[in-house]
Amino acid sequence: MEKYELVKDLGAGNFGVARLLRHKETRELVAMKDIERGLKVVLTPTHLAIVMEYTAGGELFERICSADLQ
Ligand SMILES: Nc1ncnc2c1ncn2[C@@H]1O[C@H](COP(=O)(O)OP(=O)(O)OP(=O)(O)O)[C@@H](O)[C@H]1O
Repeated sequence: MEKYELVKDLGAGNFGVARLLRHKETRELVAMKDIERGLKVVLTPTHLAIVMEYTAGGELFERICSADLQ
């Protein structure tokens, strides 16, 4: 984290906040999300996993498309 400097806050979502940061050496701009770990985040040696509510019923995109055709 010390490699980056804050440029500005981008916004907040359901899981955390997004910020615009600049790499201090390369000057590259990146977006970084801070996600509160709480009880719903599991860290493995290779992955960060988020536990969330299961929503049955298929893909939202398919529901929007089939509603469009009716
Ligand atoms: N890579 C990005 N580049 C630019 N702006 C971003 C980026 N990621 C997030 N943002 C901004 O930050 C806001 C919050 O993003 P975040 O991904 O946390 O939540 P979301 O996508 O809006 O909602 P949700 O939490 O439901 O996924 C977004 O609405 C967007 O304005």
